[in-house]
Amino acid sequence: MTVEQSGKRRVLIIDDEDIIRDSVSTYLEDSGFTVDQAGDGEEGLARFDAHPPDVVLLDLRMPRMDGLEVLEAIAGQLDRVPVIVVTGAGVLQDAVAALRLGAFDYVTKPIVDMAVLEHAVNRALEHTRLLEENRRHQAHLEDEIRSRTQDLHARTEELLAANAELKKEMAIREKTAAALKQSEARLTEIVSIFEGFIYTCDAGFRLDFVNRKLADHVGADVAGRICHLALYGLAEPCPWCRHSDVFVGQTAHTEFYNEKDGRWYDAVQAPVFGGEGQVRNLQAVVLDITDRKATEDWLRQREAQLAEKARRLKSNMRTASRFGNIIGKSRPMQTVYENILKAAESNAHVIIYGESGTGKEMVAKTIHDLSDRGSRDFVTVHCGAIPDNLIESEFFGYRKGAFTGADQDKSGYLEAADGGTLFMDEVGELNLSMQVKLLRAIEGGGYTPIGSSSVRQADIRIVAATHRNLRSSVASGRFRRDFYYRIHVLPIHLPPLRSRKADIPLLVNHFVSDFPHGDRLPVIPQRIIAAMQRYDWPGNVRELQNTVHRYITLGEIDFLDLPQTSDDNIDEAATESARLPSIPCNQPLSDAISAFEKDYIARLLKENQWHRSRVAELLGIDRRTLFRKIKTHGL
Ligand SMILES: Nc1ncnc2c1ncn2[C@@H]1O[C@H](COP(=O)(O)OP(=O)(O)OP(=O)(O)O)[C@@H](O)[C@H]1O
Repeated sequence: MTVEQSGKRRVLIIDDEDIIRDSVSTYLEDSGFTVDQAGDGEEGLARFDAHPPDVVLLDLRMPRMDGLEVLEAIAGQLDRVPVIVVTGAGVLQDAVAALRLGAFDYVTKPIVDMAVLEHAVNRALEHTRLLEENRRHQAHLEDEIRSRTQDLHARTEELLAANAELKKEMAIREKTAAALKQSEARLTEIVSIFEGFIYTCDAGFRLDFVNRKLADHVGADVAGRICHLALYGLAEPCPWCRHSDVFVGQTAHTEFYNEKDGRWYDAVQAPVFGGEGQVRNLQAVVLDITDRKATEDWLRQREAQLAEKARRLKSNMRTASRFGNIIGKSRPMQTVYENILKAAESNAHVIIYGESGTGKEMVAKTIHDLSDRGSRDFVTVHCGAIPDNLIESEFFGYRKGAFTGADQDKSGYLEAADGGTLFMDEVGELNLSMQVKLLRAIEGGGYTPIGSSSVRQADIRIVAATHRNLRSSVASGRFRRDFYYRIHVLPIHLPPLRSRKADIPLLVNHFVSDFPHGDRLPVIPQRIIAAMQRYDWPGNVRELQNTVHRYITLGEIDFLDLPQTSDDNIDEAATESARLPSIPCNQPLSDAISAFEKDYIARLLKENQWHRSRVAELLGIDRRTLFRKIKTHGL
């Protein structure tokens, strides 16, 4: 069993005299101590380190290393291991030096009474115990103080933070209270000057609040009374009231007529929620809309009158023999007029079918003029005359630098026709890829000018025209089905002139009077008109118009079956010029060439029954170029 385990106190005796060591040892062991011995200072230090004692008995005078040197060596541990020096009675100054170095006590040799020594040892041990206890208490106290100080700091910080929070909250509350007061004041002011009625009532229809205007209107303070009775003089809830909807949390909007005062009202009834989300009250804001109703009625009537007037005006354009500038009284033309009126009243896309020269562009322009878009632009595109490589830039426009030669921005047909009408003549000639792009543009997908990265929108109405049977073009894959259905909303068919020959005299008169003339209106002999009615007019009205103008200016006509009579003002020269184009000899070469070209193309068209592909082939030019020339020369 070790000393620590036995609980015995260990005493280290350092003395060079064996006899003293042994006698003290024996005594102390008998008194219950464990004793260690060392014969000099050096051995003493070694044993001190090997078996740390509880108390040291130290002789001062020893060989090699004396007691004072030992004291100096263990000076740092003297508060835990007390040292009692044993010294001769004659050298008390040694004892004083030892006490200065930190020895706890001293006893003098010879040790006469071992009990004195034991007493000194016990006192030293007690002193160390007390010191130790003191140290422990102090450490405990310091710990306690440290932890309480920390607590205190934490609490103080918490308090400071809470205080700051409280201050903030108080500031917000003060601000909110001020704002609330202000908005309450404003609300009260609004409610007091509000021109409508405001009231609230509970689930049992009992009025809780009525504004001044309403109290004035009913002539009494009706708060606390049943609303339908007090406000509308009804025994049952008002038929328009949405009380039950409001009390399940819904807001209701109603217009109603109040028989009691003969006025129209607009009411908004909404729930007022209580603290727990339940509907506490119904609040109603009721506005007198009698004047507004009257204005609406007046506007409706006015609109109907205006629409009627517009209808009449449009129909007035139509007489038995014409519709605006469109001449014709035949049955097929009457149908055309009906369709023009329908198309003008709608915003749907239109397709006009008819042979060349039947008046498709005229009809398109008339539809545009009579439609709501009439004040905006009517943009004509001759689809057959635009080369494929230019078609996209013509329709969509381009940005400066988009390609060589694009030295400035240019808008396309779509931009020009935005808000107006895009007349697509010869739509059957449009290539498939352009059909896709146009379809996207008119269906709201927009279009992108060449060289631009932004998509543009255009509000466009398409009025298309064609001499082709588009349905067969769809069947043969030359025309897209989706694009066809998009534009084939309102189809209008223009009859060829040969199927309405009764209109020829009217048309001839129209073209004669329309042609610049002096005081005397040229007269076309009856036999010529009769001959004209026998002819088939493959170039339709355009051909007739050209023929009439040619007759008036040149006195020539090229119907082979025309009998010659005396009322005829065709002269010999004119007969000659029927074979050769009559070109005045006082003009520049370019004009003369242009006149020749016009005449030559007109003749070929006539001879080939206006079959333009055949004429283009005969002329050795492509169809697009021929289309362009026909347009340029107004053929
Ligand atoms: N019913 C008509 N009344 C008066 N003039 C007409 C009539 N129909 C056509 N015209 C005249 O005939 C000419 C050709 O008309 P328009 O250009 O409208 O025909 P189109 O069918 O569009 O021809 P194209 O298919 O070759 O483009 C125009 O000068 C036009 O004024």
